[in-house]
Amino acid sequence: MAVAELYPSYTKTTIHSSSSQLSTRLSNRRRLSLRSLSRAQNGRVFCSVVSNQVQAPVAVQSEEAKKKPECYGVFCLTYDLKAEDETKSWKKLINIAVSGAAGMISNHLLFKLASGEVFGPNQPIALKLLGSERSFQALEGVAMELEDSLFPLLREVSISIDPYDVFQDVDWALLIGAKPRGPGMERASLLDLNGKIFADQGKALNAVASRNVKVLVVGNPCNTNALICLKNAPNIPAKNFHALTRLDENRAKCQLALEAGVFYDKVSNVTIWGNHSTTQVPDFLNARINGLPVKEVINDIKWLEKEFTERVQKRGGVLIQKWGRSSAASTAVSIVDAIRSLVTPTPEGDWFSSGVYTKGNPYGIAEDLVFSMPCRSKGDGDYELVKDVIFDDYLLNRIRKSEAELLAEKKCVAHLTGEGIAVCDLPEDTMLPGEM
Ligand SMILES: NC(=O)C1=CN([C@@H]2O[C@H](COP(=O)(O)OP(=O)(O)OC[C@H]3O[C@@H](n4cnc5c(N)ncnc54)[C@H](OP(=O)(O)O)[C@@H]3O)[C@@H](O)[C@H]2O)C=CC1
Ligand SMILES: O=C([O-])CC(=O)C(=O)O
Repeated sequence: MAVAELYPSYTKTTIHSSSSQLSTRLSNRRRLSLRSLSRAQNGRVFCSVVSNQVQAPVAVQSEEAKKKPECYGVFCLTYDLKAEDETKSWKKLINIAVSGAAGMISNHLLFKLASGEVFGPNQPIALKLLGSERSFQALEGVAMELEDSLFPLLREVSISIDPYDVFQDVDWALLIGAKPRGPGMERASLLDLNGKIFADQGKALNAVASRNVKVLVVGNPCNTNALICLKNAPNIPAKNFHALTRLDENRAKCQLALEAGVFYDKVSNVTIWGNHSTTQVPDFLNARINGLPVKEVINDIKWLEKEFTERVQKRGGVLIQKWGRSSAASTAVSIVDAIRSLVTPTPEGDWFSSGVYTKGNPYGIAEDLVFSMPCRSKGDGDYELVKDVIFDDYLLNRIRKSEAELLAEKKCVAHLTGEGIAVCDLPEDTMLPGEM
């Protein structure tokens, strides 16, 4: 329920509080009254006395109201900026949807988004948080923490359990909400449970999101979930969908740096090929350390093919064993990296990995999959695939294995992609407790 519904005489004319829109549109009297509200929480306005002595009822939130995204607390208020001049260089507000917003990864990510670390210090943002019945209260808690953080660039926060409301006009959709695996599980065993979430969310994005929305799927198994999502959103370019493999790239860089005895900023051109699973291929053939091919710096080929490769492939599973739950902080950091790679130009000669749609790829990888490949961006949100990469038999064989796994996963979800009856026969490796 909106503030205006509780106070019909106080029309809330704007909650878009970015730059010039901040000019106060409420009369002084109205503003004073709104400021006196002790708290407006997702439509539940806890209010006893306002300045003009109106006794407000405490609204009871209906189930229907819960579904509607509502501005949250302080983000419902209109207020003057102290130094409005400083905001003249601000860009147009962008809308960012985050699903699983009450989960572990989001708990790290949301504060990075709000701080300006992701989209830059001139980019005001609106956060649209998607949860479910079971997480609704937790979402309110998250929104309260965002309020208390006083981020200047965070102009709006709304929470809802309805993707059609949350995705309305969004420029970015960060799809994190999905069950994580526990110890001893493979990510592919989440296909059944999580796949449907991404079919539903694809439909919602298709219906209401910005036509140029960029979608980053994090929930596992993220490649096939991204495929499901894009298949259910035919009006959004398939190129706009990404599956997060940046965490794997970061893990690979760290291991190469460790072995070479250099700091990890000296490692570049690392591609993760394929699936975000134990079949993923961390590419040491094209990677560089201090600008030199990795093999010239680390000449232990056995280590590269076996220890390095497996360490990266199984890093997520080992972490679950140690911590009891899947990586959250480093995943949030890698989401930041993944987005920043699309909104800032890629450094000359380098590239980054992302799980993207394979149609028209120059590497001969089967079309119609979401496969991690090397990308470059001009910083406009779009990307192109890198052409000047080399292959040897080892790399090609490994890529084929990951491709086979993704083709099998795709068959398992045919009922969710509109491609008929699902037949699920995953390659043996995928079903083994490969990360134990
Ligand atoms: N691609 C990558 O590199 C990585 C991907 N991941 C994946 O990201 C996803 C989220 O991880 P994380 O934030 O740690 O998980 P959490 O369990 O902390 O949060 C996940 C959120 O997903 C929602 N959800 C939807 N369906 C279910 C379900 N059936 N069971 C439980 N939760 C569900 C819940 O929110 P609500 O109730 O609001 O729907 C929950 O808050 C997982 O799938 C995980 O495997 C994790 C690390 C790396
Ligand atoms: O391993 C998991 O299930 C979580 C994840 O995707 C990762 O840490 O890479």
